[in-house]
Amino acid sequence: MPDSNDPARITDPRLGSLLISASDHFGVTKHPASWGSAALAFGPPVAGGEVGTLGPYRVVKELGRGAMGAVYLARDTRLDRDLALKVMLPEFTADAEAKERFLREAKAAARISHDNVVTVYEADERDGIPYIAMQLLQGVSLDAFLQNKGAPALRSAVRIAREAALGLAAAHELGTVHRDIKPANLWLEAPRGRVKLLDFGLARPGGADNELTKSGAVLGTPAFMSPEQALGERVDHRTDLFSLGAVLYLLCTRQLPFQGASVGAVLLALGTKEPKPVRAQNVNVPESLAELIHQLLAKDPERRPQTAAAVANRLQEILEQPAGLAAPGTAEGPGAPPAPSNSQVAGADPWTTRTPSSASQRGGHLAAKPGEPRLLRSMAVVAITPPMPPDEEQEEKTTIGATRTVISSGVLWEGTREESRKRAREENARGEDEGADLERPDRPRRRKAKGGARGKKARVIPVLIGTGAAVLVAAFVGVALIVAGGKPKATDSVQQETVKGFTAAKRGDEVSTIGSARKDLKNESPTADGGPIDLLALADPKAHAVLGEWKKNGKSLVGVNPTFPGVLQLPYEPGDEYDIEATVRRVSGDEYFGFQLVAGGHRINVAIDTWPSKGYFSGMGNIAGESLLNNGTGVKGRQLVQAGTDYAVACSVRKGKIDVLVNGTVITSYKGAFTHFWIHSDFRTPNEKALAIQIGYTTPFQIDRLVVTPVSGNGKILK
Ligand SMILES: Nc1ncnc2c1ncn2[C@@H]1O[C@H](COP(=O)(O)OP(=O)(O)OP(=O)(O)O)[C@@H](O)[C@H]1O
Repeated sequence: MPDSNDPARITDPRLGSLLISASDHFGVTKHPASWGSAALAFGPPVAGGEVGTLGPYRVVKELGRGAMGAVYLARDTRLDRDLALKVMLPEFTADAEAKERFLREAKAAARISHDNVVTVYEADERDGIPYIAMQLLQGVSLDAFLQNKGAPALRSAVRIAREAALGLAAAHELGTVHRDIKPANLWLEAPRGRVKLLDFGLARPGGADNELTKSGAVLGTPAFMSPEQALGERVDHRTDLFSLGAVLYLLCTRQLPFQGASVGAVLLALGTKEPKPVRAQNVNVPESLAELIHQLLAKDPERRPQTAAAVANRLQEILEQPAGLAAPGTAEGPGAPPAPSNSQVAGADPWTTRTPSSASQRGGHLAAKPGEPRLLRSMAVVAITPPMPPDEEQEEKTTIGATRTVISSGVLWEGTREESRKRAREENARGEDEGADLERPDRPRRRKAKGGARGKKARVIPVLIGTGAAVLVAAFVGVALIVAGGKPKATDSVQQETVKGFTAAKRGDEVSTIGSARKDLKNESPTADGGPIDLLALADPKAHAVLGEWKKNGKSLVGVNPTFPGVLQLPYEPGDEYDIEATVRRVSGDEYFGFQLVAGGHRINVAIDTWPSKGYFSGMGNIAGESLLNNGTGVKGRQLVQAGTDYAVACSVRKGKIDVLVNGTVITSYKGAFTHFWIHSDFRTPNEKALAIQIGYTTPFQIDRLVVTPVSGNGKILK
């Protein structure tokens, strides 16, 4: 029988056995003592005091360590610029799957170009060391800020969350899910504290598209993890929204939403309990904000706000509310709802609470109760100087007493309260330093490795999360179709036609086709190399699936348990000009839908996507390396692709022109050279000239019809 008080193995009958680094319990990674024993095989250093070299990089000094990697200050000798070099620790490089994932996800992150996401320059492997070269950031992580300065003002908290949501929106748009949103991965960039998201799923050993490793372990940070992630289920972008909700909850209440004296207890709370009302803990939080936080923390992803962009918009509205965010320490304006009568902090501003043990009194997760595991008992008391909000809004500065219980960052400290206080004093001194650095970027930033003082006493506790019954099923749909072909010309231009009253074809109706929708196409000289080709008849899931799970249902092609990305390469290479007609039906969900036509060899990419938050139903994908979904060339208007409904999607590819139609209406016309289209590397197929169907998201879908009609050129059926 496992000892439930033994933090090395916590078994909870409702969650099954758990395997998580308990040091990551609250978002702070520590290292097992054995780490570092396997030395990184860098080349010899260029100058004294440097660590070594890796290809063109001079590895100058270590900046910090995470679960799987060490981050170094490095100099790219080719471009003469400093950067942050994250290298995979030797302990993990033997695991080919972990290595591939490290690089694959880094490459996915590299595609994201957004103000609120750290820029990844390069991800590769040299001398057996997988590495990621990225923008060198000045500032501090939110985690470090919380430890050293305490929680920021409410306005700053909302601003931080909004910027994080904007960064997530950019990532999600490219199909990248972060999976580990927590204060340690929200960087506050000097001098103004602009948020930069770090670590886009970069450190996930094992596992493919869900959180399970080969051994069945779940990885993540329990205090900020979504229930579906904790259960090892497939996750989608909404897992990040849950985690963002947990961060926001923490910033607004100084409490973690799901608490427990052990990892198992936290996970149990995550699966079974609702977080305490935000406003019961901080009456200054406006109702609109509290409501949003609770929605983000909904256990069912369907009940959360559905997109990061929608979250960012709501946070923006909250920032703009005239009396929305009362300054900490001030009474709320007239009309503010009364504080719940059971609020233990009604009338008091928790940000200015001066009682060191106030969190404990409120039953916060840092409350030290007799009998709690020692590891978690004494991690609370930190002396703090007045914090400097990581924001330009100086009037929002919070005044905090000289001593306060820190309940935010979840640092796991072991030791007596006296030891904790001593540590707190050290942290405090350090915090003053870092806060100053945030203000003065010119000043060299002092960094500390996570394996340093803070990590010294921490232990890594293996806990197993079983693969037990799922309580939630995400339903996030997408379908994409990739088609190869096309010829370059000189100039590019995109025309858009606004589709009013776009409606789905009813089941059983004859769906519109290019022929019926476009008279001019009817008159084209038809097939230079044959009549319509039924691609579904040619499709063989066993032989043609590249990624994801596919099967035939009668004549139809079905994406079952689709993963992101899911790709099936069809045995057909189109010629120069052709028409494609498809009937597609999503099986569940009602938000996202994607249907992509891409010419691999010629890099043509035509996408039909609905992104409800952006309110467009777009016809074109990526041009000039930029997603047209972002630059307004798509068709406007909220268009949902409903489950159980047939949609007729068609595309005509002619020399210098592509038309995309849905249910007979032209969505986008593209005229140009096709030279700037590109395909996400995730979706590439072994034969880039062949047609391929791509699943953009993770919802079951069905394709009932897929026909190509060659018009000119040498299309060929592949064996
Ligand atoms: N781009 C960067 N610029 C400057 N410092 C960085 C950068 N990326 C990471 N660091 C520093 O390196 C430390 C380790 O980062 P890393 O991403 O490996 O771990 P983590 O995010 O703290 O933990 P984990 O990856 O286990 O979640 C960070 O805490 C931070 O101090």
